[in-house]
Amino acid sequence: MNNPLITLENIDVKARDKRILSIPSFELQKGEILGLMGPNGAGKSTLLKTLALLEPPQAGTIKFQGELVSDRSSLAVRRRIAVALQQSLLLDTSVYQNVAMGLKIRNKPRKEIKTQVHYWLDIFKISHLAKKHAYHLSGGEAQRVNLARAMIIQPEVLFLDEPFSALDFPTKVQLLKDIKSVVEETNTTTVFISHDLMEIKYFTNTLAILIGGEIKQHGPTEEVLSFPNSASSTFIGEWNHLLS
Ligand SMILES: Nc1ncnc2c1ncn2[C@@H]1O[C@H](COP(=O)(O)OP(=O)(O)OP(=O)(O)O)[C@@H](O)[C@H]1O
Repeated sequence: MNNPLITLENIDVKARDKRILSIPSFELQKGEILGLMGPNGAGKSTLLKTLALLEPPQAGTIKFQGELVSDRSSLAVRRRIAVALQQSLLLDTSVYQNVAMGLKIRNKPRKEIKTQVHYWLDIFKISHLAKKHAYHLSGGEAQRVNLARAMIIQPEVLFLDEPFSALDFPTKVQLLKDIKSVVEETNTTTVFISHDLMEIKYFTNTLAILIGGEIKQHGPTEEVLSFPNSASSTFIGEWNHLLS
């Protein structure tokens, strides 16, 4: 079903006159769990920042639920978006306060904040860490706090830029299982950058291959991995060869 949440048209991003992203047209559908893969420097983080309205492109238009995003509407739309990065940029305070922050700045009532914080701490299995200082957490714990902070605002779309890449394998697997069930149960549209084929296969239902700032292929994850087109096979083909 065609139900685009974010639409890009004729997007160009340049840095110091070098073109780093060129997207003639792209649609992120509501409910899509999109993986972004591609070589280092392909423009994945730049595409994520463009979709998340963190960096305006030099050219092109972005629509959110069919409405053109302007300078004026951008802040309101950004409030409906959550971003979690590899480095979990937590605030210099307790886990509780970190998770509460998104609702505080949205002026939610204190009682609602308390209920919601406890709910999301429980979902991400970190209730026992509520009073702990955020700077005294392990990498896996910090990433759970990061995800609870992101999900508490009930984002329309969740952006994840390699959130698990620094975690050990069992921690990563557990966290992937938890975030997958949260995202599926809440039907949250998600964009997920990863270099890990296992993570992509397990978590995403669609996959876009980005090479040299261009989307070379975008479709159901299994289809893209099994039948890469000639452009994306330069990247995917290596994986398939390795795993065959
Ligand atoms: N602010 C900037 N100034 C100059 N060049 C930039 C800037 N931001 C990104 N680039 C360049 O744009 C290209 C794309 O970068 P980007 O971080 O989006 O790639 P990526 O696919 O996410 O890479 P990686 O897999 O290594 O994280 C790279 O060549 C990078 O050096």
